[in-house]
Amino acid sequence: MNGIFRKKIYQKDKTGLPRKIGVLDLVLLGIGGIIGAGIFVITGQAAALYAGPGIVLSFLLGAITIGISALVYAELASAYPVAGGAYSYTYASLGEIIAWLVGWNILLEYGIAASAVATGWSGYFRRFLEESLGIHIPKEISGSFNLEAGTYIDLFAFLALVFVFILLTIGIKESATFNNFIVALKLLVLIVFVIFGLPHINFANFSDFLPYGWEGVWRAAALIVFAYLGFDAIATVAEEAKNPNKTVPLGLILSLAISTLFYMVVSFVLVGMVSYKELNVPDALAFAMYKVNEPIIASFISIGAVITIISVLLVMGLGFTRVIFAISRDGLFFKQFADIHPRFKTPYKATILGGILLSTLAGLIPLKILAELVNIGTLFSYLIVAIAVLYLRKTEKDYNPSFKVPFGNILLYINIILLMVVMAGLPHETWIRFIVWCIIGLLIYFLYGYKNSRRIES
Ligand SMILES: NC(=[NH2+])NCCC[C@H](N)C(=O)O
Repeated sequence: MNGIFRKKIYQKDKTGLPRKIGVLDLVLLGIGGIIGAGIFVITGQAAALYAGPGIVLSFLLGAITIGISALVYAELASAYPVAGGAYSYTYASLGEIIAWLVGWNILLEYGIAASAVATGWSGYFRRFLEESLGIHIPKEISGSFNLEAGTYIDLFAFLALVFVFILLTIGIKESATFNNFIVALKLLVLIVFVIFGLPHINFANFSDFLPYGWEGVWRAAALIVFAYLGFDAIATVAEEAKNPNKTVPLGLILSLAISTLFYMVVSFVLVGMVSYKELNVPDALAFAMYKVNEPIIASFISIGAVITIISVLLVMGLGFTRVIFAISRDGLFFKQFADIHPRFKTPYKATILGGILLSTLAGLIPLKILAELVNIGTLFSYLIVAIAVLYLRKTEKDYNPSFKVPFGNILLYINIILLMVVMAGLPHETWIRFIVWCIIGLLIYFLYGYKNSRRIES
């Protein structure tokens, strides 16, 4: 039975994927996965319902919790620059069964995040088509499968994912280039928001700074933590990065740092422009601009948000395929899914599988069910990865990463405690689904992975 804790020893320079992406691509892929529905959709609601203007402090708290996780990822990425991210780090440290559980949960998380964001995106897109262009979308194709409501498929959510996965099949460089454009637009949207919002800040809006007290700040932090997740996906593409020992850690840290800066400033401007009481709307940034009589800027922000959320789909989809690839290469899942396309040089079978699964999921399942499942898988992997670093530092003599979490003896423990507190605040149903998913995963592991693992040979 102790085979379940067998470890993988990584050989350097053995890779089937071409190294095509550089540090700028990585930073922008990170930002592409981080900045999305969180800042555009959740910020306003979290301010209105939980934190008030103190939302700025919630963002700070989220930044501390998740910021340490980014450092942890950077340390492990510098030690193990291989595909698969947290899954692979765990395989090298805590052993196969834990690695499988981490990989299994990350798959669900990336899959659900991509599908949920696609459904949310589709809602915005339909509204845009109807309100701005007057194009009416038939009801049958405008919602998840629900006979009573008369909807069969959310066609735009489905198509958005099909598009993203075609791009991912064609090539990593092509995907990164597309993402670079989207992220540039995304940052422009936020900069425009700040520039046009600043003059409208009314300091009276800050007078009641913590209307719901510190507890509200904390509850809002648990909610907006979602906005920070996503940088971990770039750890999964390490085998396609040039000089990964250096570029991947840099990409992880810079993408989160830049996003954090934007979040702090944007949330400050937002609650300065309008009273938090009015912000319980799904498009708070555009709404605030309407409120201060800047309708053109408001439209620009709405359209920008719609376009730029696509990058979250792309990066989550990318992470999904690379985790399947790594797991299959290790023999824990069907080996065919590690095949690389002769011309495109992408793990195309894993990508096609991901495309079929996620577009169907997004087309047929309602957003609410999807969104409730999210966060826990990623937070779980952040937690395990922090434990893995502590373990490696204590037990492995040869463990010598080129980057180390500074003040690790304090920060790692703070990270673990904060993550557990945030996880404890997640809804009950999320926990039940998490446990059910883990049990299904363990069954698959014992019925398939345990017997087929390539580690058996070593
Ligand atoms: N692993 C995840 N849960 N990723 C979801 C990322 C969501 C992204 N931060 C956003 O605000 O849209």
